[in-house]
Amino acid sequence: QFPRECVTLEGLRSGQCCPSPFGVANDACGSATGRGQCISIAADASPHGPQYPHDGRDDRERWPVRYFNRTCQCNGNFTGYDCGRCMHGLAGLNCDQPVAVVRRNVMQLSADQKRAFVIALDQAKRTVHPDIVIATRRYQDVFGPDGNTPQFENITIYNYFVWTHYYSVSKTFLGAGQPSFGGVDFSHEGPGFVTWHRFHLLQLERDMQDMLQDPSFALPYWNFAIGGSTCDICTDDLLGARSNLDMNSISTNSIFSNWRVICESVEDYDNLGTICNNTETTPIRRNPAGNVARPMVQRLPEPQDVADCLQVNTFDTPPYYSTSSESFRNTIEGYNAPKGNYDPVVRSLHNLAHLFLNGTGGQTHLSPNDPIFVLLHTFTDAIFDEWLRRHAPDSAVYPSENAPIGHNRGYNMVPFWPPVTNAEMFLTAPENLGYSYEAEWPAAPFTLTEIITIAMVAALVIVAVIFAATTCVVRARSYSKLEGRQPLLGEQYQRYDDDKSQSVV
Ligand SMILES: O=C(O)c1cc2cc(O)c(O)cc2[nH]1
Repeated sequence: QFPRECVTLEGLRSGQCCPSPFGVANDACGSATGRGQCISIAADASPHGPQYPHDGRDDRERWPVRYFNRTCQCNGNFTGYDCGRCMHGLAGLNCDQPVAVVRRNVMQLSADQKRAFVIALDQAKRTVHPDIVIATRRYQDVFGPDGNTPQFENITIYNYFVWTHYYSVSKTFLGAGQPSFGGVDFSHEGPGFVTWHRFHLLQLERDMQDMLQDPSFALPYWNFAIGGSTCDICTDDLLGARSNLDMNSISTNSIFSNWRVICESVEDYDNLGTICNNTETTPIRRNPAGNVARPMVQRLPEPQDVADCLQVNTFDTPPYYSTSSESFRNTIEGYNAPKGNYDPVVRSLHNLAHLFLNGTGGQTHLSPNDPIFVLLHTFTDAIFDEWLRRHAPDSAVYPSENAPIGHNRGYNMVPFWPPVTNAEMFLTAPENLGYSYEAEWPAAPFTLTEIITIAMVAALVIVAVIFAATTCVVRARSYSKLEGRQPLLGEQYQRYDDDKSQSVV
């Protein structure tokens, strides 16, 4: 959540996090070389929806100002917490060399590419994040028992990906002995679902690019809309087959059988007001299509579900929540039926894919511990990107107020650093965010305007054809009449000739 350089006593007390990319004095955000400058953070002050009634009690409100109120603003193609790196899809000393970052269907990768991806994920699980550390206490305790010991910890790159998701969905602690408040979620059940998860993936992709020293590294996707009850990516060359010994475990032939989850002790966090840390506990649990108590989640979404949800025109609808009907966001998230109608018993698309996994990947506070999460969400993001391409929405269709807390357009997404708003992720990826998808989508049906235009052109063509045909028939008839009279004329000419010959004589 915060750069290691910033969580010193001095950094925390100053509220400023503006390091130099070159570690030199008087160079906040690389200002000496024009990379960026240190500015005040604008935190969203618009009203949030009624779901959260505990204003003032949660560190995540008006993120990130409880911790820091000054950050780097980078110029041109520079980005990062100190303006020391290039925007996605760019490389080079001046960040002016384009690099293609293409997310592909994981099933269509070569055997070598699959192996490289699995090894890269495993490396990310074991590599300490080079820049970022996590708070292990809420802000009121973050200076430690003596008031001088900041409570932050190292975390690995992949575990940081898991931790950010956990932190965004965790309950609001209201005090010892009081039940924590669970009606809050900074990354689900609101318009920010698509933008938050988009940035979440971008951050992992960037961290892995840096780890691999390969700016073209791209996360692949899992097309989960294949219907049926088979997890096609659950094989040992990809995300791990089912164990022969335990229905709920991953085969020991898969590297992922060695992975241990973090953030499992939710009761402790909620009752004691602690925060998940990098401590790994039990193996990943997964039993695809195995939830016998809920037959509706034993099948994956159908291909037609994707086609249907892409046709839902409105991005989101009041109350911008998991009860919103005719909302593209609530449909791709999976609280609506694929055609967009809200039904409380329905689970479709993204939610259905999670629940299908039936284990670690089906519980919001734990789900990214199962690496299938990455591929499930890249596909969800690919659908979001296709929707943006087809509908070309104005930024104003994203609600600026009254969305659930964390989900307004101008809100800085929790707990990312440097601050990034939902609005910044509400743009087509290839043109604005430096990556693209290699994917085929069902053809877009015609819009009403297109249907009217086509009908008018077709009507004009039919009229023209009828006119031409009628003209031809009329002309043909008059020719045939003329032809019918030919002998008479012939006779006339004959007679005239005859007359002439007679007169000469
Ligand atoms: O019950 C649901 O609809 C559900 C479960 C689940 C797990 C998860 O990690 C998500 O991100 C969403 C989600 N929805």
